Amino acid sequence: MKFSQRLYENVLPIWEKNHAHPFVQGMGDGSLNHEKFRFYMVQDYLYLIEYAKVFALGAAKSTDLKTMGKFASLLHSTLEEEMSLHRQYAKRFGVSEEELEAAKPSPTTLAYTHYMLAVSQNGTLAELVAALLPCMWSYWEIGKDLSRREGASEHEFFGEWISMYASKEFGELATWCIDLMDELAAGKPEAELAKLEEIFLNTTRFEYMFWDMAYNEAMWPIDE
Ligand SMILES: Cc1ncc(C[n+]2csc(CCO)c2C)c(N)n1
Repeated sequence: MKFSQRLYENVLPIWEKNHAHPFVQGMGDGSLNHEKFRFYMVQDYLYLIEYAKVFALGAAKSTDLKTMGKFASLLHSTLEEEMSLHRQYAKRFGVSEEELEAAKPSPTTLAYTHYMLAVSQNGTLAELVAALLPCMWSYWEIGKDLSRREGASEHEFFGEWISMYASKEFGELATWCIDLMDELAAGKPEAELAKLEEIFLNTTRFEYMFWDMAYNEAMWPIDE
């Protein structure tokens, strides 16, 4: 069995919860409250800035030029393409550039990004990939699932989001990352595989928490 299959089976119950989450369901049927989506976009914008740093660390930790080049191009496309979709969405949802630039991370955004960056800075390339893979893989699964719904990809607000993550290009990116995980895990002893599995499980849990945080618009429980 491929290592990625083992990872997949281990987190399937959480991924099923992602798909059933009212935030994700609301994007699929178009009923999602716009304030909640606005909150998500702003937090996701902050998330992507930190995520891009994981790609930069991936480039630094790569041992061959092809992998290094791929991480470098992902760093670029996250900053230019994915974040540009967020900037456009922000504008449509009435978030000014000033508001976007001044936004502060929620506790969940902070915990998730700091965990990913700590693993990426302190760990091996395999550990870094285990930390970033749930982000790509779970979004691809959600994108594909929602795009099968009648009219969801054409929806005036959520259609572009769904189309981007269900796209062939995005699928190729997720597949590249899954294959890289399998290559890096090949021949590793069980103790190391168990560690990779735990990292993958943790960022999978954070992905679920991110949907929940957005749905509840959860900032710090104290104002000061
Ligand atoms: C919380 C959260 N998790 C995953 C993604 C998806 N995502 C972020 S970076 C990246 C790689 C390609 O740029 C992908 C797929 C997101 N946007 N927000």
